[in-house]
Formats: sequence, C-alpha cells, structure tokens
Amino acid sequence: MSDSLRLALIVLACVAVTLWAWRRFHRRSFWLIAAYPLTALSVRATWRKVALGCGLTKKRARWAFTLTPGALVSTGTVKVRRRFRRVAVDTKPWMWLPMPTRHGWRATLRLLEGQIPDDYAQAAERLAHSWGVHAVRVSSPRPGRLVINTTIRDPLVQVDHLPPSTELLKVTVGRLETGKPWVIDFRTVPHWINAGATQSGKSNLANALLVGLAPQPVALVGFDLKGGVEFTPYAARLSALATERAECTRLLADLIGMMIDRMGLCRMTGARNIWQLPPAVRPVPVVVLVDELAELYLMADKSEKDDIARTSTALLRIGQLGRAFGIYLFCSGQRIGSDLGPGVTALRAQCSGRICHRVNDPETATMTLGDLDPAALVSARAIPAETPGVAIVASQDGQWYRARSFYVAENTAEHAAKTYAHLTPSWDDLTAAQPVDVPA
Ligand SMILES: Nc1ncnc2c1ncn2[C@@H]1O[C@H](COP(=O)(O)OP(=O)(O)OP(=O)(O)O)[C@@H](O)[C@H]1O
Repeated sequence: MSDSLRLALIVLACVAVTLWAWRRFHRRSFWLIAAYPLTALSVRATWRKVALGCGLTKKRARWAFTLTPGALVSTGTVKVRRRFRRVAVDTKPWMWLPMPTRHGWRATLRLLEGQIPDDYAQAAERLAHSWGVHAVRVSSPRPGRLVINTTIRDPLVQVDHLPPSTELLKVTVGRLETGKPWVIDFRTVPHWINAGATQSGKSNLANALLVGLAPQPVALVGFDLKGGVEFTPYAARLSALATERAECTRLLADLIGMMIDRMGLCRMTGARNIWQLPPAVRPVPVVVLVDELAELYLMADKSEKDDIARTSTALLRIGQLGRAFGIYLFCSGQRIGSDLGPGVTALRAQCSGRICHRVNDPETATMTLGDLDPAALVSARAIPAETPGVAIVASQDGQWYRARSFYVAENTAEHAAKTYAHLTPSWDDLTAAQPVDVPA
C-alpha cells in the first residue's frame, strides 16, 4: 500500500470518527450544520420523482422542442414531425427550500389546481417511506399553501421530566411529537376524555396532572370505582373521594348543588362565569378526576338502574355547565363506547379534550377520536405497547398530535399529594353556601 493511499485512509477514518462523535454527542448542531443541507438538497432534487410516485403530480400541456424528433418521452415515445409541439408533462407542486426543525424539516408547497390538503394527508405514509423518515404530517396555513412537517426519528421514545406548572389550571403533562410541550389547560378546554387499554399510560397521565395541580389553589375530587386503589394514596390532596357507587351518587349530587350555588352567585353579581367575579368571592375551581368511567355506567342488576341514571345525568350536567362555574372533568377509561348507554355518548360530546392511548379495539379509538381526522385513528391503532404514555391528542389548535406524557411514578404523585396537603380545601367549605354580600 502506497503512503498516499495509507494517508488517505487514515484521513477518511478520522473524518468518519469525528462525524460519528459529533452526531453522537451533539446531534442538534450535527443536524443543522452537516446533515440538514444535504437532506434539503436531496429532497429538492428528488421531489419530482417522489411526487410522481406518490400520485401528487398533474398532467399539464407544455411546449416542447426537440432536435431529434421521436425522442420526446414524457408520455412515452412519440413520433413527431414538428420540432415544437404541445406535450402533456407531469407537473410537480412547487416546493420552497425545506427548512430545518428540531426533529426534522419543514417544506412549504404550492398546491396544484384541483388539489386539497387531504390529498397530501392521504399520501403522508407514502411520502414518509420515500424520504425514509419516521412520520410526515401536513397542515395548510392558508388556501393554496401546504406545509409538510417531517420527523426523522420518533421524538417520543424518550421524553424529559415534568416541569413545574406556573399558571392556574394549566399543566404541561408531556411532549408533542413536534417537540412542543403537551399542555392540558382546563380554562381553554374544560373537559377531557382519557382513553386507552390497560397498561397504556392513563394513570401515569392522571399522576402528571395531579402533580401539576397539587401546588395550585384548586380543589381536586376523585371518583375511583376500582375500589379506591388508584386515588386513595393521593387522598391527602383530594377534597373528596368516592370509591363505591352510593358515594359517587352523593358526591355528584354535592357537585351539582355546588354548581347551582355558583350559578346563583354569578347571577347576583351580573357575572357570566366565576372568572368575572371579584377575586375575594371567586369560588375555588374544582377538577374532577374520574378513573374507569365505564364502571359508573355498568349495571350489575336492575336495582342500580336509577342510580346509574342519576350519575349519568349529573355528569352530563357538569359537562354542559361546569366550565362557567369552574368545575372541570377529566374522565379516564379503557372503553368509552356507545354500548355503555346514551349518557356516555352525550358526555363524550361535551368533552372537547380527547386523549387516546394505545387501544385494543378500533371501536374505542373511533369513539374517542372518531370525529377528528381518520388519520388520527390509524395513528392511535399503531401505538406500540413498548411505549406506554404515547397517545393521540386533540389539541387546542384544532389539530391532532402524537404525544407522550412525562413519566410520573406513583410515589412521586403521592409525595406531591402529601407535600401540598395543606392546600386541600375541605369539602364542607366547598359545598357551603356562597357568600351573598359581594364587595364592590
Ligand atoms: N410516559 C411514560 N413513560 C414511561 N413509562 C410509562 C409512561 N406512562 C406509563 N408508563 C408505565 O407504563 C405502565 C402502565 O402505566 P399506567 O399504570 O399508567 O397504565 P394504565 O393505562 O393506567 O393501566 P391500567 O388501566 O391497568 O391501570 C406503568 O408501569 C408506567 O410506569
């Protein structure tokens, strides 16, 4: 081996090791400086082929000129006598230069005539495979424009730790696939459904919520028909906890009474909701955590029929009116299907916050997310069992995202419940009649 060849091999090996170490220890700068420019150029260079393969091109008539008649091949070889002639060519949508994002890249396209964003949403999986990326999502910021967001590898395989919550009734419970925080904000989206198969991460999410809300001036109420095994360890921070049907009925009746009371207070002061009341008389907001919603609707024998009807009506009333009076629902369950009765379907309609963890049956995904994009259903059913806590989330911007909750162990939630036990309002104080004298 000549000296120059040996030197070249040593240099190549050094470059390869440097690139590997750079990518391994500072992935973000490696992506921005080394990988992204090459990716952007290759995406632009291959866009015609990719668009053609994914069925996103349109035939358009173009003037073509040839010096060798018979060699025009865009629609197959044709014999031509004239050197100029109109031929049908496949036109790709115009793509601006892809821009880097934290987990991939983003490109803006101009839609061709007759195309709609849904055409691209349906081709998203084909695009992801063509580019060799984890996922492709599309959105349309304005008519005629489309933004393609790609994620190179699943950012949800590892998410960091729960940050402290700083705003009232707003908790960052995890991370979206875009890298942005996954926020549950009860003042924007008051009622939530949290569905998923067993071991999919529902309780972990409830733990995250509890840890976020525990230091805030809010009352937490638990309904735990799993005999109290989920919420009893957090009892110190719960103003009330119901673990069997009779308790649930009583507690719901109290909540309805509290809501009616708050209605009267608002009416008296001319306020439309508790947030318009002077802080001195504003009642404490209440977050109701329900575990295994289906248990509230299941009938063991006919004697429970009236209780179930009462429970169902009370939950529905809270769903309909609770937002204005500071009573919010967070309902978890393995199945939230119409087979549980019309009460569940009506309650579901009131819960605009939707979270669907891994599910076993397509029906639960359909019930939880069915009125969103059908692509959300496909994504929900593709969540692997190895990543508990991953869910499809209907977000406040009207879109759906894949997201993963921060891991919050039971003992962390228990510790938070004990630490902030002194902030727990007593149930008697909460349900006591509201003051009538309102300071000016
Ligand atoms: N975001 C997450 N990151 C890492 N591990 C998680 C996450 N969410 C849940 N897990 C783990 O997955 C397992 C199941 O979670 P969890 O108990 O929350 O599921 P579940 O849906 O409530 O199950 P079940 O219905 O049986 O109570 C637990 O061991 C939990 O620690």
